[in-house]
Amino acid sequence: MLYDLILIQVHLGDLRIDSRDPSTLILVKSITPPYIYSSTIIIVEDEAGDVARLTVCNLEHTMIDPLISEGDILAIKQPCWSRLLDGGYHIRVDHPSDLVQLQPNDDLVNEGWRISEDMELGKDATEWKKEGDMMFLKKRFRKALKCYDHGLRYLSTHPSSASSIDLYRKKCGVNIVLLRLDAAAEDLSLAISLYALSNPSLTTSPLVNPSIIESWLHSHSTSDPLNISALVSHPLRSLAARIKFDLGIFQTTATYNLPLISSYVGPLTLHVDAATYISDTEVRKTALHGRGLFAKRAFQTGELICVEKGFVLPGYFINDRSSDCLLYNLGNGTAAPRPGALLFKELVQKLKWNRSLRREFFELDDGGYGDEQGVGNGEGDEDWMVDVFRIERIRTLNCFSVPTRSLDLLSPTYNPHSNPEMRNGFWIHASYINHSCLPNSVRTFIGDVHILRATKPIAPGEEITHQYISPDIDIMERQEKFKVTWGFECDCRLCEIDGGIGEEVRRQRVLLFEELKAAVMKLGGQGPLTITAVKKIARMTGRLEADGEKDLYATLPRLALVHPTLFLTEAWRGVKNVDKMIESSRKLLRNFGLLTVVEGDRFEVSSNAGLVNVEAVRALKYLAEGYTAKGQPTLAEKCREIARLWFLVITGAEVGMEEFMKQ
Ligand SMILES: C[S@@+](CC[C@H](N)C(=O)[O-])C[C@H]1O[C@@H](n2cnc3c(N)ncnc32)[C@H](O)[C@@H]1O
Repeated sequence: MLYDLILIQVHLGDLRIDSRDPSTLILVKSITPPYIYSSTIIIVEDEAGDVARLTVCNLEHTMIDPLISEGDILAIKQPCWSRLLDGGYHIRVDHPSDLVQLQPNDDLVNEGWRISEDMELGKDATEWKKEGDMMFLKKRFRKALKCYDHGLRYLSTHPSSASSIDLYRKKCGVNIVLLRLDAAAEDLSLAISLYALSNPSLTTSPLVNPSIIESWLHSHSTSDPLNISALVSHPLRSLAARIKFDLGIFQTTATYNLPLISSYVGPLTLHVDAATYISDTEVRKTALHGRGLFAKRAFQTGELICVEKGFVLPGYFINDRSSDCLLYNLGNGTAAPRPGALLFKELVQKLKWNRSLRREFFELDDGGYGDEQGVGNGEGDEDWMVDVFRIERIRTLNCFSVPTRSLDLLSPTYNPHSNPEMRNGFWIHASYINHSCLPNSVRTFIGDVHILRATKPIAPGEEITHQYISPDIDIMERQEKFKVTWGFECDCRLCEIDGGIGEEVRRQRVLLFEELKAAVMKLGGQGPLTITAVKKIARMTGRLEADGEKDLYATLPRLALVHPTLFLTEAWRGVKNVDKMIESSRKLLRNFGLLTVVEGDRFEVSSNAGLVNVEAVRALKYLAEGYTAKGQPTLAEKCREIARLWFLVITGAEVGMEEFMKQ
């Protein structure tokens, strides 16, 4: 914190170009209203009367609710001149932790700038509250906070418990809106303790002690040892529940009413009051992939491994132009529209205002940035510097691209290329999960709740993996994607086998696959399928199946065959050839590494490479249809049973399964 450091105060005339001295500080006063775009630009003067242009980046401001206003007194750490593209110079603040807004009566502020505050205009607490409420309604949240503060200051000389409780409650509400949860917890603790002190039956209760309440609000526990739910007024206990959910409540069981949660969620209601369940998983070091997530107990296929409420999930859509946001490149001074920019901005805001949340965030993988920059790790929660470049590195390596509900991705009208309803969001515990092309879990989302289920049985102590992206057919292409986005090369069993295949075989595979794809696409534009056309595709697929290296893939997925077999399965279904549809559905499962055995009335998955997905559920649905048509209801029911379990895995909750099975 600025105040804790011994810094030398300098003036505008002392600053150097592009060279920062970490031991310096400058005090300036803004002398114009701010101009707000992606950043805030404002003209400031120092105590000597020299003026400069100040650009403050990475702040949570809006045009109607600016963070800096005319007349504000600002302390800026390690200031320097930066060149502008037009040839001029400005002082640019990148890290929010380098900027502190001072109160006019702060010790650091010189006599000349110590202005008499609005307080002296003669308003009382009721009037300040009224003005604060008006500002709140106009969404000028920061101004509302100031008004409530003035009201509280008035009350320090004109005490009234009822008015103080009310103003702390109001401040708490505004701080929640501004994501300042630590401050909200402090306000609420003061409100509750004043409430207890003014209530004769509570004066001996621990509720009179604000620090006990504050530590409970930060405790993440589901218990209520202070009996707040029974002893405190409704408005105060609702705020307590709000803060606890926003700071994160952890439960130790996997009990959730997911259909109910799912029913709440929609594009405008993403944030769900759900507790987090992570107690049966733990973060540990892996042999080769940094840290990873490990099972603390056994999980069966379909079981919940962990459930986590989002750290940050802004409401915008990735492909929605009206949600565009610019991300500045400080290296070359350019700005470009970036879908992750709003997530970045909210992360900065949350970390700037909530010291209690910094440690868990900054401990995440930053791709070596901390070590390279020598910024290291903080000792306590207090010490983590809000370094925006580090936040951005952590964001790119750990964020998720998410639908409103994973179920929505199965809608017949969903188009991955045109559907804009995907967002970037951030989940901390889930960020420790490493990638495998042969994963043992699938992640899904219902609003801001991340749900991880097992795709196959997991033993205690086993590492939990999921697919960051579904693997490309060609090993070179998929390794390239892992390298570019996350900086690693996958060494799973599939990549090992694919990587060992000779260049020529790989080339032939891709050629054949492309040829098949072109033939299938051509057929798509030619009206109803004929049996001759389907047979032609089946012959071409047969050539790909006969790949000389196929034995190596005994229980592994054969990704190049997935799309052709999916086409054939649906084509045989289209021409009502039940036997061929059954054969092709089983082949489709096999090509995902999901081997099945059928003996009499027995249908079993005999080997599971972990690649449970929507096409696999569809294959089971077709099998159920086929066995029903052939008068084999036991086999059909078994297929439906597995389909239901896998549907749960790929959507998170059982909602929508009956409709899907009917499609
Ligand atoms: C979301 S983090 C996963 C947790 C990370 N291992 C850690 O120590 O914090 C993503 C990073 O983990 C590593 N990683 C994930 N999957 C991997 C894999 N299959 N092989 C090697 N490294 C992997 C990469 O460094 C990647 O950038």
